[in-house]
Amino acid sequence: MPPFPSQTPGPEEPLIELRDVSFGYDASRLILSNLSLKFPRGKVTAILGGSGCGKTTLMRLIGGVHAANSGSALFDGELINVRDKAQLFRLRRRLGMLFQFGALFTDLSVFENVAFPLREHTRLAEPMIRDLVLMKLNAVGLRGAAGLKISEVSGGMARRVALARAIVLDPDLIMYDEPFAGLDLISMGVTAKLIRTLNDVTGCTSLVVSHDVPECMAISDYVVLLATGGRIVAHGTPAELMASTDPETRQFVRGEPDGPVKFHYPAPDIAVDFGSAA
Ligand SMILES: Nc1ncnc2c1ncn2[C@@H]1O[C@H](COP(=O)(O)OP(=O)(O)OP(=O)(O)O)[C@@H](O)[C@H]1O
Repeated sequence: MPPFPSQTPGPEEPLIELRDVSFGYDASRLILSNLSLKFPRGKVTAILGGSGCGKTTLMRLIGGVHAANSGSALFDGELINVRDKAQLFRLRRRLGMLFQFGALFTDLSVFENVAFPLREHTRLAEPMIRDLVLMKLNAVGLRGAAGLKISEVSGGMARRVALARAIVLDPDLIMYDEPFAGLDLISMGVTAKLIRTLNDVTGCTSLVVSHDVPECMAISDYVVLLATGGRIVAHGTPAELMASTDPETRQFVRGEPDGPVKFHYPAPDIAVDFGSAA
């Protein structure tokens, strides 16, 4: 398989690169095995794959939460070293993260949730914080909701508040972990469109981990399809993946219940379990 991406976007270096990365939470089981990937700058890349194949783990390695057992992860050409706290602080300042369940402070207002990273990471004066927060809330269509408590907003709105918070420090990279989970179809469409728009308007790089194939296909420049062990099943543009004749890729992008990826967990013959074997 040619190195990812199949169509090199230009002469620039990728913002994120994984080189031959292997990782396991314990010594008995590798979650990612010899994975090499490049995430092109300024693009939206979706990482798709079944439950447990290591998508969130991959994001944790990029965020410097865990160190690879072997191989290396690079952020803007710089080796991520989880033991270098000063480096991590600096890199995380360039990283916006949208967690699966928003992780908002429910007792704080919409405004204060978005202002939080500014108060933590900068010494900006209050009028500047106000302007920045309102600008980001405006970008997600929620300037008018600044004064509401998180408990007063819908799930879809909460996701947009989390998005405004993720972009408030103008990150170079935004990582989205299941941004569409639990949303109704309209909120899902709104969120997907926002991910694409924010990427294009701010020029950042976006990484979207999701189970939602159609939404990801609609907004991504590139798609990486992962299987257990972090094996790359396929990668390329959404059009390339949709046109793939590879049975495993077809099964995944079309959501077919059976194919190379079996519905049944490996089991003895059914006749044996029900005592009717000859
Ligand atoms: N903190 C942890 N300690 C030990 N094992 C873990 C930990 N986090 C995840 N795992 C295991 O690592 C594997 C990969 O998990 P991960 O969450 O990265 O997968 P995923 O592809 O994001 O799954 P999903 O789509 O269900 O969120 C799973 O088998 C999971 O049980």
